Amino acid sequence: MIETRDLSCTFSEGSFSQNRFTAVSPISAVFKNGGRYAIVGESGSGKTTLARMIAGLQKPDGGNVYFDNMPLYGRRYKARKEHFKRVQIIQQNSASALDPKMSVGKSIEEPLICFFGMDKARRKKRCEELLTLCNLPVSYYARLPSELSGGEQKRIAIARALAAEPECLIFDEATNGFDLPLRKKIVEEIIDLQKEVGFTLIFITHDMELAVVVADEILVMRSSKLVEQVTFSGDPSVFQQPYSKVLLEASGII
Ligand SMILES: Nc1ncnc2c1ncn2[C@@H]1O[C@H](COP(=O)(O)OP(=O)(O)OP(=O)(O)O)[C@@H](O)[C@H]1O
Repeated sequence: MIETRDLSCTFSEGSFSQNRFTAVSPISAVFKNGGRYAIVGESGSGKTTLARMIAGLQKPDGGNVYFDNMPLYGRRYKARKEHFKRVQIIQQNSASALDPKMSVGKSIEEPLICFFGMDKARRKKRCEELLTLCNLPVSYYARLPSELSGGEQKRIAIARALAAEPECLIFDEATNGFDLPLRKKIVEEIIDLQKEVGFTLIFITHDMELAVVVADEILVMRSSKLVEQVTFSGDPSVFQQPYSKVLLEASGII
Protein backbone atom coordinates (compact mmCIF):
# COMPACT_ATOMS: atom_id res chain seq x y z
CA MET A 1 0.00 0.00 0.00
CA ILE A 2 1.19 3.49 -0.84
CA GLU A 3 0.26 6.36 1.40
CA THR A 4 1.01 10.05 1.24
CA ARG A 5 0.85 11.83 4.56
CA ASP A 6 0.75 15.62 4.47
CA LEU A 7 2.89 15.47 1.35
CA SER A 8 3.76 18.91 -0.01
CA CYS A 9 6.11 20.56 -2.47
CA THR A 10 7.14 24.12 -3.22
CA PHE A 11 9.33 25.54 -5.98
CA SER A 12 11.34 28.69 -6.25
CA GLU A 13 9.56 31.41 -8.21
CA GLY A 14 12.68 31.99 -10.29
CA SER A 15 16.47 31.66 -10.24
CA PHE A 16 16.92 35.06 -8.62
CA SER A 17 13.89 34.95 -6.37
CA GLN A 18 13.75 34.03 -2.69
CA ASN A 19 10.02 33.49 -3.00
CA ARG A 20 8.52 30.06 -3.31
CA PHE A 21 5.16 28.98 -4.58
CA THR A 22 3.25 25.90 -3.60
CA ALA A 23 2.88 23.23 -6.28
CA VAL A 24 1.35 20.67 -3.90
CA SER A 25 -0.31 21.65 -0.61
CA PRO A 26 -0.26 18.97 2.09
CA ILE A 27 -2.02 15.93 0.65
CA SER A 28 -2.89 12.73 2.49
CA ALA A 29 -4.14 9.88 0.34
CA VAL A 30 -4.07 6.10 0.23
CA PHE A 31 -3.40 3.93 -2.84
CA LYS A 32 -4.24 0.29 -2.13
CA ASN A 33 -2.43 -2.53 -3.89
CA GLY A 34 -4.00 -3.45 -7.20
CA GLY A 35 -6.38 -0.45 -7.22
CA ARG A 36 -7.04 1.81 -10.17
CA TYR A 37 -6.73 5.48 -9.26
CA ALA A 38 -7.08 8.65 -11.30
CA ILE A 39 -5.73 12.05 -10.34
CA VAL A 40 -7.74 14.60 -12.26
CA GLY A 41 -7.50 18.39 -12.38
CA GLU A 42 -6.72 21.34 -14.57
CA SER A 43 -3.27 22.08 -15.95
CA GLY A 44 -0.86 23.29 -13.27
CA SER A 45 -2.92 21.89 -10.37
CA GLY A 46 0.04 19.81 -9.12
CA LYS A 47 -0.85 16.34 -10.43
CA THR A 48 2.53 15.56 -11.98
CA THR A 49 4.44 16.94 -9.00
CA LEU A 50 2.44 14.70 -6.67
CA ALA A 51 3.14 11.72 -8.94
CA ARG A 52 6.84 12.53 -9.15
CA MET A 53 7.07 12.60 -5.35
CA ILE A 54 5.42 9.15 -5.19
CA ALA A 55 7.84 7.93 -7.88
CA GLY A 56 10.85 9.07 -5.85
CA LEU A 57 11.80 11.73 -8.39
CA GLN A 58 10.92 14.87 -6.46
CA LYS A 59 11.84 15.39 -2.84
CA PRO A 60 8.92 16.86 -0.87
CA ASP A 61 9.18 19.91 1.38
CA GLY A 62 6.87 18.38 3.93
CA GLY A 63 5.29 15.05 4.78
CA ASN A 64 6.33 11.75 3.32
CA VAL A 65 5.38 8.86 1.07
CA TYR A 66 4.98 5.49 2.78
CA PHE A 67 5.26 2.07 1.21
CA ASP A 68 3.69 -0.48 3.53
CA ASN A 69 4.29 2.05 6.32
CA MET A 70 7.97 2.55 5.50
CA PRO A 71 8.88 6.17 4.73
CA LEU A 72 10.45 6.79 1.34
CA TYR A 73 12.22 10.09 2.02
CA GLY A 74 14.76 10.62 4.75
CA ARG A 75 17.14 13.46 5.56
CA ARG A 76 19.74 12.31 3.06
CA TYR A 77 17.44 10.89 0.41
CA LYS A 78 19.02 9.41 -2.66
CA ALA A 79 16.87 7.86 -5.37
CA ARG A 80 17.28 4.11 -4.98
CA LYS A 81 17.14 1.36 -7.56
CA GLU A 82 14.68 -0.72 -5.46
CA HIS A 83 12.25 2.16 -5.49
CA PHE A 84 12.39 2.58 -9.25
CA LYS A 85 11.63 -1.10 -9.55
CA ARG A 86 8.61 -0.68 -7.29
CA VAL A 87 7.15 2.39 -8.96
CA GLN A 88 7.47 3.10 -12.64
CA ILE A 89 6.27 6.38 -14.07
CA ILE A 90 5.41 7.01 -17.68
CA GLN A 91 5.79 10.73 -18.01
CA GLN A 92 4.18 13.09 -20.47
CA ASN A 93 7.17 13.07 -22.78
CA SER A 94 7.60 9.30 -22.66
CA ALA A 95 8.48 9.13 -26.35
CA SER A 96 11.39 11.50 -25.95
CA ALA A 97 12.54 9.46 -22.93
CA LEU A 98 13.41 6.64 -25.34
CA ASP A 99 17.00 6.83 -26.53
CA PRO A 100 16.72 7.64 -30.26
CA LYS A 101 19.85 5.58 -31.03
CA MET A 102 18.72 2.54 -29.08
CA SER A 103 16.56 -0.15 -30.67
CA VAL A 104 13.19 -0.92 -29.14
CA GLY A 105 14.48 -4.28 -27.96
CA LYS A 106 17.49 -2.76 -26.19
CA SER A 107 15.29 -0.14 -24.51
CA ILE A 108 12.95 -2.76 -23.10
CA GLU A 109 15.85 -5.00 -22.10
CA GLU A 110 17.57 -2.32 -20.01
CA PRO A 111 15.32 -2.85 -16.94
CA LEU A 112 15.58 -6.62 -17.40
CA ILE A 113 19.37 -6.32 -17.02
CA CYS A 114 19.25 -3.69 -14.29
CA PHE A 115 16.61 -5.29 -12.05
CA PHE A 116 16.85 -8.99 -12.86
CA GLY A 117 20.31 -9.51 -14.38
CA MET A 118 18.75 -11.65 -17.12
CA ASP A 119 20.97 -13.33 -19.68
CA LYS A 120 20.64 -12.53 -23.37
CA ALA A 121 18.34 -15.40 -24.37
CA ARG A 122 15.88 -14.83 -21.47
CA ARG A 123 15.90 -11.09 -22.12
CA LYS A 124 14.97 -11.52 -25.75
CA LYS A 125 12.16 -13.92 -24.87
CA ARG A 126 10.80 -11.63 -22.14
CA CYS A 127 11.07 -8.63 -24.43
CA GLU A 128 8.99 -10.42 -27.07
CA GLU A 129 6.40 -11.31 -24.42
CA LEU A 130 6.20 -7.66 -23.36
CA LEU A 131 5.83 -6.46 -26.96
CA THR A 132 2.97 -8.90 -27.45
CA LEU A 133 1.38 -7.88 -24.15
CA CYS A 134 1.45 -4.26 -25.31
CA ASN A 135 -0.11 -5.08 -28.69
CA LEU A 136 3.05 -4.60 -30.70
CA PRO A 137 4.54 -7.05 -33.21
CA VAL A 138 7.69 -8.85 -32.04
CA SER A 139 9.30 -7.75 -35.31
CA TYR A 140 9.58 -4.26 -33.76
CA TYR A 141 12.45 -5.57 -31.61
CA ALA A 142 15.11 -4.19 -33.96
CA ARG A 143 13.38 -0.91 -34.84
CA LEU A 144 14.44 2.53 -33.71
CA PRO A 145 11.93 4.84 -31.94
CA SER A 146 11.96 7.15 -34.98
CA GLU A 147 10.53 4.29 -37.04
CA LEU A 148 7.42 4.12 -34.85
CA SER A 149 4.23 6.18 -34.59
CA GLY A 150 3.50 8.27 -31.47
CA GLY A 151 1.03 5.66 -30.21
CA GLU A 152 3.55 2.86 -30.76
CA GLN A 153 6.25 4.83 -28.92
CA LYS A 154 3.84 5.18 -26.00
CA ARG A 155 3.29 1.41 -26.01
CA ILE A 156 7.07 0.87 -25.99
CA ALA A 157 7.34 3.14 -22.96
CA ILE A 158 4.63 1.04 -21.28
CA ALA A 159 6.40 -2.23 -22.18
CA ARG A 160 9.67 -0.86 -20.82
CA ALA A 161 7.98 0.20 -17.58
CA LEU A 162 6.33 -3.21 -17.19
CA ALA A 163 9.68 -4.92 -17.73
CA ALA A 164 10.56 -3.80 -14.20
CA GLU A 165 7.50 -5.69 -12.87
CA PRO A 166 6.50 -2.68 -10.78
CA GLU A 167 3.98 -2.77 -7.95
CA CYS A 168 2.70 0.58 -9.13
CA LEU A 169 2.53 2.13 -12.57
CA ILE A 170 1.95 5.87 -12.80
CA PHE A 171 0.69 6.91 -16.20
CA ASP A 172 0.83 10.63 -16.85
CA GLU A 173 -1.70 10.59 -19.63
CA ALA A 174 -0.35 13.30 -21.79
CA THR A 175 -1.66 12.01 -25.01
CA ASN A 176 -1.36 15.56 -26.29
CA GLY A 177 -1.31 15.56 -30.01
CA PHE A 178 -3.06 12.19 -30.22
CA ASP A 179 -6.55 12.06 -31.65
CA LEU A 180 -9.41 10.98 -29.40
CA PRO A 181 -9.78 7.41 -30.77
CA LEU A 182 -6.06 6.74 -30.16
CA ARG A 183 -6.22 8.25 -26.64
CA LYS A 184 -9.20 6.01 -25.87
CA LYS A 185 -7.45 2.98 -27.32
CA ILE A 186 -4.33 3.50 -25.22
CA VAL A 187 -6.49 4.01 -22.14
CA GLU A 188 -8.37 0.76 -22.85
CA GLU A 189 -5.06 -1.02 -23.27
CA ILE A 190 -3.78 0.33 -19.94
CA ILE A 191 -6.94 -0.88 -18.17
CA ASP A 192 -6.61 -4.34 -19.78
CA LEU A 193 -2.93 -4.50 -18.74
CA GLN A 194 -3.80 -3.51 -15.18
CA LYS A 195 -6.43 -6.24 -15.00
CA GLU A 196 -4.06 -8.81 -16.46
CA VAL A 197 -0.89 -7.90 -14.54
CA GLY A 198 -2.46 -6.52 -11.34
CA PHE A 199 -0.24 -3.50 -10.60
CA THR A 200 -1.61 -0.45 -8.80
CA LEU A 201 -2.47 2.09 -11.49
CA ILE A 202 -2.28 5.83 -10.90
CA PHE A 203 -3.60 7.56 -13.98
CA ILE A 204 -3.07 11.29 -14.32
CA THR A 205 -5.34 13.31 -16.54
CA HIS A 206 -7.09 16.65 -16.88
CA ASP A 207 -10.03 14.89 -18.47
CA MET A 208 -12.80 13.67 -16.14
CA GLU A 209 -14.23 11.66 -19.02
CA LEU A 210 -11.12 9.46 -18.99
CA ALA A 211 -10.80 9.44 -15.20
CA VAL A 212 -14.25 7.87 -14.72
CA VAL A 213 -13.50 5.21 -17.32
CA VAL A 214 -10.12 4.26 -15.87
CA ALA A 215 -10.49 4.48 -12.12
CA ASP A 216 -12.51 3.13 -9.28
CA GLU A 217 -11.04 5.81 -7.00
CA ILE A 218 -10.75 9.41 -8.19
CA LEU A 219 -8.70 12.22 -6.64
CA VAL A 220 -9.67 15.68 -7.80
CA MET A 221 -6.99 18.38 -7.60
CA ARG A 222 -7.21 22.12 -7.99
CA SER A 223 -4.59 24.83 -7.37
CA SER A 224 -2.21 22.46 -5.56
CA LYS A 225 -4.92 21.07 -3.25
CA LEU A 226 -6.78 17.80 -3.06
CA VAL A 227 -10.40 18.84 -3.51
CA GLU A 228 -11.82 15.39 -2.77
CA GLN A 229 -11.15 11.68 -3.15
CA VAL A 230 -14.14 9.52 -4.07
CA THR A 231 -14.82 5.88 -4.75
CA PHE A 232 -16.52 5.77 -8.11
CA SER A 233 -18.63 2.96 -9.48
CA GLY A 234 -20.64 4.80 -12.10
CA ASP A 235 -22.78 7.16 -10.02
CA PRO A 236 -21.59 10.80 -10.43
CA SER A 237 -23.59 11.94 -7.39
CA VAL A 238 -20.77 10.58 -5.19
CA PHE A 239 -18.83 13.76 -6.07
CA GLN A 240 -19.68 16.40 -3.47
CA GLN A 241 -17.47 19.36 -4.31
CA PRO A 242 -18.60 22.10 -6.72
CA TYR A 243 -15.30 21.97 -8.62
CA SER A 244 -15.68 18.22 -9.26
CA LYS A 245 -19.14 18.98 -10.64
CA VAL A 246 -17.64 21.59 -12.98
CA LEU A 247 -15.28 18.91 -14.33
CA LEU A 248 -18.14 16.42 -14.66
CA GLU A 249 -20.23 19.01 -16.53
CA ALA A 250 -17.34 19.93 -18.81
CA SER A 251 -17.04 16.27 -19.78
CA GLY A 252 -20.79 15.93 -20.36
CA ILE A 253 -21.12 13.36 -17.55
CA ILE A 254 -23.80 15.36 -15.71
N1 LIG B 1 10.70 21.72 -11.46
C1 LIG B 1 9.87 22.75 -11.34
N2 LIG B 1 10.33 23.98 -11.02
C2 LIG B 1 9.50 25.02 -10.87
N3 LIG B 1 8.15 24.93 -11.01
C3 LIG B 1 7.64 23.73 -11.31
C4 LIG B 1 8.46 22.58 -11.50
N4 LIG B 1 7.64 21.52 -11.78
C5 LIG B 1 6.39 22.00 -11.80
N5 LIG B 1 6.37 23.32 -11.51
C6 LIG B 1 5.18 24.16 -11.38
O1 LIG B 1 4.34 23.56 -10.39
C7 LIG B 1 2.97 23.72 -10.74
C8 LIG B 1 2.34 22.37 -10.81
O2 LIG B 1 2.88 21.68 -11.93
P1 LIG B 1 2.47 20.20 -12.31
O3 LIG B 1 3.26 19.81 -13.52
O4 LIG B 1 2.56 19.35 -11.11
O5 LIG B 1 0.92 20.39 -12.69
P2 LIG B 1 -0.03 19.45 -13.50
O6 LIG B 1 -1.34 19.48 -12.80
O7 LIG B 1 0.58 18.10 -13.69
O8 LIG B 1 -0.13 20.18 -14.90
P3 LIG B 1 -0.27 19.57 -16.39
O9 LIG B 1 -1.62 18.87 -16.44
O10 LIG B 1 -0.23 20.79 -17.26
O11 LIG B 1 0.86 18.64 -16.60
C9 LIG B 1 2.96 24.46 -12.06
O12 LIG B 1 2.71 25.84 -11.79
C10 LIG B 1 4.33 24.25 -12.63
O13 LIG B 1 4.73 25.34 -13.45
